[in-house]
Amino acid sequence: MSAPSGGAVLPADHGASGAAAQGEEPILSLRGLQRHYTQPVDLLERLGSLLKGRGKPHSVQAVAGVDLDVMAGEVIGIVGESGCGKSTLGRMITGILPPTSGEVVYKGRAVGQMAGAARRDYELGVQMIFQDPFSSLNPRMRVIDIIGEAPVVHGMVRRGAKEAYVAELMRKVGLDPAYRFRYPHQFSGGQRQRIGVARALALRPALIVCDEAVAALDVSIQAQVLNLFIQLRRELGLTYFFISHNLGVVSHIADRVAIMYLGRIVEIAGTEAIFSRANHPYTQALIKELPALRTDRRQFDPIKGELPSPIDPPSGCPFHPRCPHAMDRCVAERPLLKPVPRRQQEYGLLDAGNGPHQSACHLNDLSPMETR
Ligand SMILES: Nc1ncnc2c1ncn2[C@@H]1O[C@H](COP(=O)(O)OP(=O)(O)OP(=O)(O)O)[C@@H](O)[C@H]1O
Repeated sequence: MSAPSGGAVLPADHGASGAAAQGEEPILSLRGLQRHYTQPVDLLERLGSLLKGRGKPHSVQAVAGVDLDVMAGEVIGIVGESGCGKSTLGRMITGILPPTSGEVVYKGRAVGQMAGAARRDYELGVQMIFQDPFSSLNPRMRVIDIIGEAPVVHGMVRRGAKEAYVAELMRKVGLDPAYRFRYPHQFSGGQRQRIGVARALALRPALIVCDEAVAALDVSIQAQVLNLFIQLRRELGLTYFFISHNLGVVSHIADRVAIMYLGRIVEIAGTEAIFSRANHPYTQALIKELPALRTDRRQFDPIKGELPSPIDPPSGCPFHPRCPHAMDRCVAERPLLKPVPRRQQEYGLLDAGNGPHQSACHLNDLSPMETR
């Protein structure tokens, strides 16, 4: 795994929540979630298509149908190549972006139908931490206001108690409260990301969407910030929706991993199962690409080709043009996300407690004699 070097990362507390096993209600459910963007055609295309009578705007299927339950206290990792729809999914969860269709359900209630106290509980309860700790912080605001103003405005903290509240949060995320009157540019990248974490925590969230939250940091700082996330999860019982293109980073923190490809989840399982028994050829290729697992550099076998355009996705299985095992059926029919056959879970029901191991691959329908 591509463990961020330069600092030991605490081991992931895989399955620590155990919530899935206890049969509790999910804190978050995504139901058939889709988001399409309309992209205007450019001038050249429009001129060319005038002759052909076409020229309609492109529809980009950024998220093409995601169903997922996230249990309270769970860390779910969302992994996939750039452009597969991870950020769009994260932004729909936080309500920044409305879905084209489908529903985000928070604590059992559909977000689209929420009003009053329920809406407020959702808006405060689901926070986001962004990739770029510099551009996500207002450069003209002091840290005390970046962290402390929103809780005052929302009536969670009295104005007179703001300074002490901010100081406590700064300590919690490993920042010296003496720096509370400084501006973001006076901090390093890792410190700025800690300010972003404190700002999110200030609203006492239950769920935090971390969108590439360590990707912009130096590798050694990545490890420190990952450790902070792990520690805060233990202390506060937080639920994380942890988005990253880096399976190695996710392995350190996630209880479960969902692999996304062209707007859909193609495999989901407990983190240990993803690494030891990856089922989908795309997941297998992602794992092979992890630097720490490549003992012999000559064996490096990058995934062939590029992510196809979500404007015109391939027929059938969206991974078929790049898949070394593609069959005729893969070109014609999109495989559904289904439980991985028991014969492939060789060691019995190892995934109990982390939800079932599911994969969207036609190879799973082949008889044992026919399998790859
Ligand atoms: N506002 C937008 N208008 C049109 N297309 C968009 C818009 N935002 C995203 N897209 C497209 O939607 C698809 C999914 O983008 P998204 O940013 O969600 O993917 P991602 O996996 O998070 O990628 P990255 O890690 O590069 O951000 C991409 O093809 C992207 O070009």
